[in-house]
Amino acid sequence: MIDIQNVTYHHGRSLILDDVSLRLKKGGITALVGPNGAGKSTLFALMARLLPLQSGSIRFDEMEVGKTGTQSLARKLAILRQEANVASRITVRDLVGFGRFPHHQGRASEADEAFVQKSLHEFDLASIADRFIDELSGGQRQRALVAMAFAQDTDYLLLDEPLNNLDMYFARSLMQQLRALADAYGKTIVIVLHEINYASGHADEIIALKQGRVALQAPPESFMTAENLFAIYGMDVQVETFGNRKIALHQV
Ligand SMILES: Nc1ncnc2c1ncn2[C@@H]1O[C@H](COP(=O)(O)OP(=O)(O)OP(=O)(O)O)[C@@H](O)[C@H]1O
Repeated sequence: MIDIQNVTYHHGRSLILDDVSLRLKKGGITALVGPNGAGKSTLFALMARLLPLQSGSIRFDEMEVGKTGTQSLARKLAILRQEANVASRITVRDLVGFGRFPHHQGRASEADEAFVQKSLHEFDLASIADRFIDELSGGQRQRALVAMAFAQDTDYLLLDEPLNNLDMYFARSLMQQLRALADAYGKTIVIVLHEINYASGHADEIIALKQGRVALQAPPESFMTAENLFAIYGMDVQVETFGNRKIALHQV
C-alpha cells in the first residue's frame, strides 16, 4: 500500500502540490495523469525521496519515506525519471546491471547476473545487450531504462512517462508487460501517462492531478467520461465504448 498524507510542496514561492492525500492499494497498475505542470513528476520525486518532503508523509507499506535509509528504500521501490540521464559509453547490459546495485553494492553474484539476463529478455533487449547506449534509438534506450528499473526487483515501480519515444508496437507491449508483472509477481506499478487510452486500457485505477491537487481517483470505467476529461483537461472529448474498454477520441 502507498499512503500519501497531506503532502504540500513549494518551489520557492510557487505552490506545486497542494495538500495531496492518496491511498494506492498494493498490487496492480495505477496511472497518474493530468495536464503538463500538474505536479506529477514532483510527486514522484517526493515518493522516491529525490526531493525532501516539506510537509505531510509518504509510506510504502510500513516504510516511511522520510525515515528510511537510501539502501532500504532502493530495495523497496525503483523509479524511472522523465529526464533520466545516462552515461552514453556504457552498454545496455551494464546499464541494466546498475539496477542490481542496491542488492550487491558493487559485487554482482551469479544470481545478479541471471537477473540481468532475465531483464534483458523480458524487455526484448537481448540482441542489443552489448551495444552502447549512445548507439541506440530513443525507443531502445527507453526500454533499456525500464529494464534497469525492473532489474532492481522491487515491490514498487514508479515510471514517469515510460512510453516516451516508443512506437505503437512497443508502447502496447510495454503496457502488456507491466500488466503481466503486476499480475504474476504482485508488483505495484505507478505510471505517469499522457495518452489517456493506455491508462483506460491497462490500469486498474486512474488518478488525475490538476494544478497540484487530486482532481479524481477512479477505475477506468467510471473515470472515462466526457465530463471528467473536460474537467481535467478543459477540452471536449468524445468517449466511446469498445468491448469492455472506454476510449477517448481526442486526436481529431
Ligand atoms: N526546479 C523547479 N523550480 C521551480 N519550479 C519547478 C521546478 N521543477 C518543477 N517546477 C514547476 O512545478 C510544477 C510541476 O512540475 P512537474 O514537473 O511536477 O509537473 P508534471 O505534472 O510532471 O508535468 P509534465 O506533464 O509536463 O511532465 C510546474 O509548474 C513546474 O514549472
